[in-house]
Amino acid sequence: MPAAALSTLAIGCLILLVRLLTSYLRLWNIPGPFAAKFTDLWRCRSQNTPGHASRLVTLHQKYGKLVRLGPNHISTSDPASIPIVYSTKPTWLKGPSYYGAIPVSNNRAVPTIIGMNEAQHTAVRKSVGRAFTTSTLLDYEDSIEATCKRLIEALAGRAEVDIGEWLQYFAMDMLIQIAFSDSLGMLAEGKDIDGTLAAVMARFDHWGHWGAVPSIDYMWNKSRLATALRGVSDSPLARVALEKLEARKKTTDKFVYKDLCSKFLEGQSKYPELVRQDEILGIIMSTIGAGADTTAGTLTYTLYLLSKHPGAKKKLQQEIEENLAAGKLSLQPKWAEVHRMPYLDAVLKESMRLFPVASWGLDRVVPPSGATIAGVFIPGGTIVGCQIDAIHLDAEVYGTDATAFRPERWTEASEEHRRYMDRSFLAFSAGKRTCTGVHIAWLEMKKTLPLLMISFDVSETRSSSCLERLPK
Ligand code: HEM
Repeated sequence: MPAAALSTLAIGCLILLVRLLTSYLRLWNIPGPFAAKFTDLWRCRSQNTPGHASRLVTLHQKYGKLVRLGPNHISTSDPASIPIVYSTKPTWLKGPSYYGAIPVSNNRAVPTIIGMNEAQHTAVRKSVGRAFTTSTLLDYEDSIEATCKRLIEALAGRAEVDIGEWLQYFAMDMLIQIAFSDSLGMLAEGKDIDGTLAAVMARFDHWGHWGAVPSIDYMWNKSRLATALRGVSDSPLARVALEKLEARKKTTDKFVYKDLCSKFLEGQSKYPELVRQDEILGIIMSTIGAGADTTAGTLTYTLYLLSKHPGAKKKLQQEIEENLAAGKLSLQPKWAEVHRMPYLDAVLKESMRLFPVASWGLDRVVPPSGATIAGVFIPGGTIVGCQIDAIHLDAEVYGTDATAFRPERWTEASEEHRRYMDRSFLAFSAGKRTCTGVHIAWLEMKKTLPLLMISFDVSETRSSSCLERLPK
């Protein structure tokens, strides 16, 4: 080999070595898997191998409250770090892993709420945020009840069903109903329509698979070259949403409907300088995408846990029956009746504590001045995520039996301790970018779970293995 080539190779190796060393030294004091100190590929591989969430819990058990998951990436299991990482003064920016949540449609990135930067997000909140407040919540009650009725009709007379699948159809129909006062017809057909549900679920999977390596995600999946070569087409959800949105825009009473579309269009017309007309589609799509799978998954886990814990199921049944007998609960439960049922609340919270749907870390970027997390100074620019599963199993917060499904921990705790548990509860995230649809999610779940218990005998007919997700 000529000397020039040899020296180029040597210089290349030296640069690589220096880069690896500086990257290692930056967070040298944070323990973690050896490979993760040098490359994000360790995290990528873990996220693509079953058991990622419980693997992270085990790492926290081994290394402590801070674990290094990448050259510039840290996971914390310290509940005290929640108000720091999801601080609102200043708001810590979302980490690069959110790029995985941005879909590409018609060769361009769709402006989803979850992937927006802070300035865009503030504008969207100001113009369309009213659609998600507690004061407008009851506007969606009719939509939810109409979909609940279709669910009960669809399940009636069936001895055994795959409830996880039906709840996916239910949640998707419900979101379309809440968004457009119209149904997609999945419950009526008993199947996914035009691959809409599959596409929404594939987006979540994509985020999980590629979140650790956003640059590779861009080059491989989302760059102009990649989309041109692969011929990425418009998403089925975009087609449905666009069709319904355009139809609504043409009506004279477009602001009158009690749905998200009406409220979004009204907000946009009030603040046209903040949100453009064409951004409304992305906002609607991301709301439907963020709200369907999450609600369906949580309800499914809850039914699963109840069927595995007959004591808790009986207690919930008792609460429902007592309220029915006292005339405090209707056969089609109303929000005013269910939102103060303590055991129902505890069952759903306990289920989300053990099975939080977004368990791959909600990353934020440490501001330039740096921050102290779990007693250690972390330099500015580091990516930090609170590890939800590990925090939800913290013995100091949730007790030494934290791995057990015990809804009573929420009802028996002192007021002060319950607040501590609430502050450490991250199923909906925290801070400014907390789940936008949190109130709608509670409304849906608290109306649906008692309705299912009233209408059917819910029990497991085949053994399943969700509980294997929990660490020993
Ligand atoms: C049990 C049900 C649900 C759970 C557990 C859940 C959880 C979450 C989580 C963890 C996030 C990420 C927050 C972050 O990035 O820090 C999120 C974001 C979001 N969720 Fe939910 N969600 C649920 C239901 C819903 C529903 C029903 C809707 C809509 C009606 C919705 C709309 C959204 C939106 C728009 C975002 C993006 C927020 C932002 O980036 O500012 N979610 N949700």
